Amino acid sequence: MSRFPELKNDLILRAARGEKVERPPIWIMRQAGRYLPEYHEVKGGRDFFETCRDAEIASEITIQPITHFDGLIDAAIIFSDILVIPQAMGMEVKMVDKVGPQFPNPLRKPSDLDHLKKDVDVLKELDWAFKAISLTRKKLNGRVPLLGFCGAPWTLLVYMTEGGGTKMFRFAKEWIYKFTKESHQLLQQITDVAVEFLAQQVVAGAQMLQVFESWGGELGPDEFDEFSLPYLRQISSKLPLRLKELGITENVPITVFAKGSWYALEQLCDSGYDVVSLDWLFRPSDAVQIANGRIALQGNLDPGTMYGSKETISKKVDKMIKGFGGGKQNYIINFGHGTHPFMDPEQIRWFLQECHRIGSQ
Ligand SMILES: Cc1c2[nH]c(c1CCC(=O)O)Cc1[nH]c(c(CCC(=O)O)c1C)Cc1[nH]c(c(CCC(=O)O)c1C)Cc1[nH]c(c(C)c1CCC(=O)O)C2
Repeated sequence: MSRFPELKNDLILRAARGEKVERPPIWIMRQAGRYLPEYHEVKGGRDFFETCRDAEIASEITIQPITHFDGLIDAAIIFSDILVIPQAMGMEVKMVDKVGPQFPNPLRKPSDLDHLKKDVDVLKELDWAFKAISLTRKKLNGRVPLLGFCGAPWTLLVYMTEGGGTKMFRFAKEWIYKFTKESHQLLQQITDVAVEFLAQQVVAGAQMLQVFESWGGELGPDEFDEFSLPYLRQISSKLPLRLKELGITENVPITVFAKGSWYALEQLCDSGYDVVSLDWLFRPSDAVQIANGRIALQGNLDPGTMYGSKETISKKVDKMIKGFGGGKQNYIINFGHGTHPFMDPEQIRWFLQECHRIGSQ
């Protein structure tokens, strides 16, 4: 007997396992957040990370899009951030309004690695995240599965060395090209925390997982092979072993999203993930051909389509679903990246309705 309510909609789990489904499941990256007026109401003037750390508030925000678009979204994703791993490793991270994340003391030279915690006690450092997941899973009452997630090692190295968002990647590139050995050391430390964090999210109630390699496209193919892929592979191979140790026997699907790394699709299809999430630079039919049924694909509408007319959205949804082979197998609908704060929720509702209509045909 599970300690959680019975799941009423398992469409995304079936699609991730490669089963034939009645229509493609849908969720949207950053489906919770600033484009929803109710997000601002609940968040008020609170600090972003304070919001994540409050289980009641985080669970409410996580469920907001599920309620707002009642019955149209097939998964909830826990309201948190990829930067909680650097925090657990001992780094300070602030979320500055209209600027984004800022690290007051980024890692700028190899000796800065000494400031990181060595054996991170993930259960203790991120206990609030596990509480938020358990509470959200209960409050969801089985409406849809709850997704957990983490940042991929290379993407977190970028934030930890740059100290925030960047266009040049000056420091992150200095690390990999000049401090190569120490970069691998850092990537390994992050990987170890990521595996434990994902495993404990499952123990807490997460039913599917996603790893965000949002800065994948900043690496060329050779560097992706050296600084991203080996760590993504470690995560997918070590996670099931750790889950087994923790007494979890069911198979928990896991997705990898390597934004911009179009050249790596072939390898990503063979890297131990159940689902590969695509940005909008892919022609769906090309991706289907490369994947060749090995994994399920997720994506890949340009989020900017939401600024177009309803007719344009319908046309683009139709083309996308047909490009992915009709969507009745090996496909999960999503955007190619996250929502923007200025998007009109009514446009998103239209998008979701059209996905249901066209996906059911
Ligand atoms: C790179 C990355 C981050 N965070 C995340 C990624 C990977 C996905 C991607 O590529 O976009 C992942 C993330 N961040 C957030 C979620 C929650 C769940 C959801 O998607 O609905 C998830 C899955 C909430 C958030 N994370 C953040 C917000 C906005 C903060 C606010 O409300 O003040 C939200 C809702 C802040 C954040 N967090 C991050 C940045 C760069 C920023 C600032 C930029 C921005 O404002 O969009 C790092």
